[in-house]
Amino acid sequence: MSRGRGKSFHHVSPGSGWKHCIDKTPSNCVYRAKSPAPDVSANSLEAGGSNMKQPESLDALDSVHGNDDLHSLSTPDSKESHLDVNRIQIGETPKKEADDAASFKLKTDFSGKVKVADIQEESSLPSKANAEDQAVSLEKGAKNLEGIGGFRFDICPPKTGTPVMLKPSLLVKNRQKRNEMKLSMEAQIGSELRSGMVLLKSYLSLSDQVKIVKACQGYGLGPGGFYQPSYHGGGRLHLKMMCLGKNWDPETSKYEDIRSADGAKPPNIPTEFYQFVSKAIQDSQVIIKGNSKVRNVEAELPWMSPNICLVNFYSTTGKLGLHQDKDESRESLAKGLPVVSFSIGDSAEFLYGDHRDEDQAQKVKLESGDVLIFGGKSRHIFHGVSTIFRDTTPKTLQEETNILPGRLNLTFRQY
Ligand SMILES: O=C(O)CCC(=O)C(=O)O
Ligand SMILES: [Fe+2]
Repeated sequence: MSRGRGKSFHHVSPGSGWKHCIDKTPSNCVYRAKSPAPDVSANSLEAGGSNMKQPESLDALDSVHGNDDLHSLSTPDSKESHLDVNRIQIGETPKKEADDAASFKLKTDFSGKVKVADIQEESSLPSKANAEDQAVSLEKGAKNLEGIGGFRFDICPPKTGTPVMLKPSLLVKNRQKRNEMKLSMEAQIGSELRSGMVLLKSYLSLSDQVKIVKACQGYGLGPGGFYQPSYHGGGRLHLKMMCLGKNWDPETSKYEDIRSADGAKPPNIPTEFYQFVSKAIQDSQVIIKGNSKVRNVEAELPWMSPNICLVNFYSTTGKLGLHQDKDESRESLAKGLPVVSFSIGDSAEFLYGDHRDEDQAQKVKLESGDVLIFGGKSRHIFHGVSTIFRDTTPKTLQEETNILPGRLNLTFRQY
């Protein structure tokens, strides 16, 4: 089976004329949360950003956060508590999950990382421009250090140089932050785009986005980290990739426990990521149930417990051709177990439809913090990313992580 992500990526070009645009929020199902998602993950992934040790850290994670932890999140009890349609509120976390989150420590140490400076020149440009330059030099670096051995890709390079641009005043910065907070509180809206496909706008809080970025930075620099993937036949994907849980090999379109290219074991999916995913599925099920007269919400959007996460980083010129995600197990596909996708950083134009045809595809803008879920009847949709919109990363996220221009995307699946 082939995911076929390479087959059409040349066809997907920014600006090509789509016939059906749904850039606006669809009105067939709109749901507003009563309150923003609480920050359930304090002291956990954050700790990963500041206190990492490799490689013990990843080993420690393996032993501490094995499957048992994960199963505990999908027990009927915890699942039931989320499925209570009377409690229509996005963002509540069962006590057990909150306890799990509190006990979780990502013991990884960034200090051992290979510095991007190894493959780039120092620059005294402002940090933003610096990051743009770096994205280019990393592309060049990829040519020299191509493949897996020796290639390191830092999505949040250290800030270098003295900014020459005037920094915004504290007043302006605070206003920006307030607006972002207001936006993320107001914009928590869930929409059912089609049967089995739900878009949760601004679902991940900015602080959770920061934690996810920092965790991905750490994993990305460690064993099994980001690399430049190619398809069978040599075409390169227009993005950097790494996998958590299991490795997906674009050359064979198969999953493997060890990345065959370099023998690296993909890092485990951190417990907090599971919590975000399970909450997103539960909230989506509530939306579906509340919106239509669906009796069996499980049939429309089944539950799943992910053991795979593909992490993509798109530069501002990155894209991904229309494809289906169909390399998961036959059982998983037959049941329509959903793919859960997190978008962080610059916004993207996401295409989807029933055919591998961009002219017929619908499009939706995915912004930082959005979560998109497609399962059930939508599990086999063709989908892809046509455009990354520059300079759309939330300011606070950029300031707190120094994430490169571009977009981080995590897709969770159950094999
Ligand atoms: O970046 C996205 O939004 C989609 C990624 C995707 O489709 C994939 O990794 O299979
Ligand atoms: Fe996909």
